[in-house]
Amino acid sequence: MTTACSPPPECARIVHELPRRIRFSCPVLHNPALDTAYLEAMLRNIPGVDSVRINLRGISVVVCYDGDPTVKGRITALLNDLPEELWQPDTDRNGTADGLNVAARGIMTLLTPAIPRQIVGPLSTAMSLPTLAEGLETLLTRGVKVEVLDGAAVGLSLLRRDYFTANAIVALLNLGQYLEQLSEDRTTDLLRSLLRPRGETVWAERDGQEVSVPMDELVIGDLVICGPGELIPVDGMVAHGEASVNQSSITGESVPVHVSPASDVFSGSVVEEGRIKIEARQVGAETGMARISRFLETSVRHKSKAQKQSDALADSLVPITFGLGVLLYLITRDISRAASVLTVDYSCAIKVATPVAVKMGMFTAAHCGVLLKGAEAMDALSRVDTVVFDKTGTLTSGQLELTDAVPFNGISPDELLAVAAGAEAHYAHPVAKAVVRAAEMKGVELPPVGQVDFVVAHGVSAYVEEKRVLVGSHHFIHEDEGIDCSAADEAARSLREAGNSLLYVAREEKLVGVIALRDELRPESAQVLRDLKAAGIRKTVILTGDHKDTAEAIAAQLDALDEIHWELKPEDKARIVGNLREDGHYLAFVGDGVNDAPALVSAHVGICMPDGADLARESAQVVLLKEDMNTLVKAREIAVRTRQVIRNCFHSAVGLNSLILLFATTGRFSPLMSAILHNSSTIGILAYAALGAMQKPKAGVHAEES
Ligand SMILES: Nc1ncnc2c1ncn2[C@@H]1O[C@H](COP(=O)(O)OP(=O)(O)OP(=O)(O)O)[C@@H](O)[C@H]1O
Ligand SMILES: [Zn+2]
Repeated sequence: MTTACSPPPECARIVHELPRRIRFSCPVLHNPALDTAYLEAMLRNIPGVDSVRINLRGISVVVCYDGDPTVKGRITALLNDLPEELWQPDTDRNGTADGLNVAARGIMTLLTPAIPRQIVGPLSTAMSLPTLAEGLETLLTRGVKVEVLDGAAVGLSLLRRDYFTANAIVALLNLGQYLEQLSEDRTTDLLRSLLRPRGETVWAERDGQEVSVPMDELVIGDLVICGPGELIPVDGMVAHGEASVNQSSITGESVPVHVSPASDVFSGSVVEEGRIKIEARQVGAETGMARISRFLETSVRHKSKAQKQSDALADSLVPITFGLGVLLYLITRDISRAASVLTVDYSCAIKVATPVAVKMGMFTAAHCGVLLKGAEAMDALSRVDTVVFDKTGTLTSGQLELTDAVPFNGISPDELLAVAAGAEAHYAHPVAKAVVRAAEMKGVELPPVGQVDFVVAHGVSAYVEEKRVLVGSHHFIHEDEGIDCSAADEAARSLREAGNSLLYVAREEKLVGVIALRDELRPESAQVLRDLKAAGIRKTVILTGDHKDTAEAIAAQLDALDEIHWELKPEDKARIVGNLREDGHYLAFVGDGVNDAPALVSAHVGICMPDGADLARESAQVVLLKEDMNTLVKAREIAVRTRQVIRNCFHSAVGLNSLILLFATTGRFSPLMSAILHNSSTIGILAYAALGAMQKPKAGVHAEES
């Protein structure tokens, strides 16, 4: 499958180059079997690459990167030796419903009355064959399903030499399929490109040392280390340790499972408690690709519960319609009346309209800056009545600024900063990044550091210049480590009341300083909470690992906030989410995957911030694509409206078809009339599904207030 469409050896040529930007000419882009969205994702995944644009018409690829020649080398190497997985094995899916085919059938139908009698019979029969064959095959393999009705209606029309009706039914069926496929293809492409993985590092043990390794440099057999609150980045087997693991993003089951050596674990699940070393079985692009396709499969293909129910109802109506047709024939011996009845079925509109509405809703949401992963996510988001936020990085910007560094026990402010930043270097927590950034801005040199231990939701301990240094929360330093922090109490209170988060720094078991960091609320946050309330959310909650005073300072600025819980560890956050679920709330959790992954996957709907950890982006059902909380309100609005559209489609399908069925049964509609009314109502419903769900929310989301 791949050798046939493999590219010629030299496929990319540099046509234009600036220090940080290269344009390649890539004739291979002409090949429709090449998955360009995935190629783009792979290019973006090369560390050092800033942006990638693939131009299919100009068959060129423009890559902006950091100017590093080794990066350029990797880009060129990738383009000149495209990996096998970029080639799609099968581009023309079942081919029954391409646009040309649909148009040809439409024209054929319209021309039917004008075609000479001798030709029209065989021609129509030939064109109906696929529908007849499918009907027969379905009847034999799966029983009385829609395809059987379609086949019978077409077959009876042919028997009655009513070729126009036969052709019309086939053409309309094709049009429906075509519209459905169109929406599916568009969404799948879109999701693929939005879900592309970005570079991320994980902790692995190599030669007995814990090192931070870029995801794409992991090799099979590497020991990957995962602690509480962390997402598991690979598929593999537990080699050491025990843990309780939340697999709800994969299995949907939110009760954590206990794993011990030799248990299998899957990427995208989360460690709730305990620490494990995992022997990687699938790594790099394999896992990335596998994860993307798993997502696409589970989220786009999988139907939501509501959808399955309406499908089942539609299916159960088929034998009834079929039986009615047969019965009618037996009683009246009127084959035309039987044919009229058989042309009507409930399931086309019901089954086709829902996925079309869902996909169009997803498409619209993506254009508003939100990725909704599939029908289930959409359905769940529309039902949410409680929204729980992790504080840092969601309602606040997460870009912490250092405001004060108060030294104690005779060290200088710069030394305090140097010690803290040294210990925090290489940690991805927003607190750590802020301290390191502040040190860099002040030009403070970072001292050498040995043996760093991160204590999730507490802080770090490290050896800085051979001395043991602790940086973290008051709880960590004072209560867990037993270091007296009362000297800082007074300063701490006033700093916290001003809304700062505090870090305590201790060296050799003595407090050496307090660092105050300020995280601003996003400008839109207060309004977003009000908008959510206006959009039917009953309860808004904030969970934070931060101190009570800081939490209260934040809460004071949010009038539409109902609850705030502070000083929480990742498993506490998951527990609160679990309790709210048990109390009957239907809830969304908004977080960034840093110390909140268990809660994120425990909620009915996990919503991830754009900068969230890659794995959080993958296990969340909803990903915000912009640093703007208003997108959350829009997504909710789209989800609610899509559900409404689906409900309307369902009701109109049932209502209209029942009416047609009534007229057909009583002999008032000819088969042609029934076919036209049934199929045009189906297409009408489909169009409504697509257009209704495609509407963007009102530009000003604040319009409904006041
Ligand atoms: N790398 C770190 N260095 C120092 N202190 C830390 C570090 N990580 C966590 N802490 C301390 O532990 C507390 C809780 O951390 P956690 O990550 O759970 O919450 P957070 O991210 O600050 O806030 P939120 O829960 O709102 O996102 C922090 O407020 C901080 O005091
Ligand atoms: Zn503790």
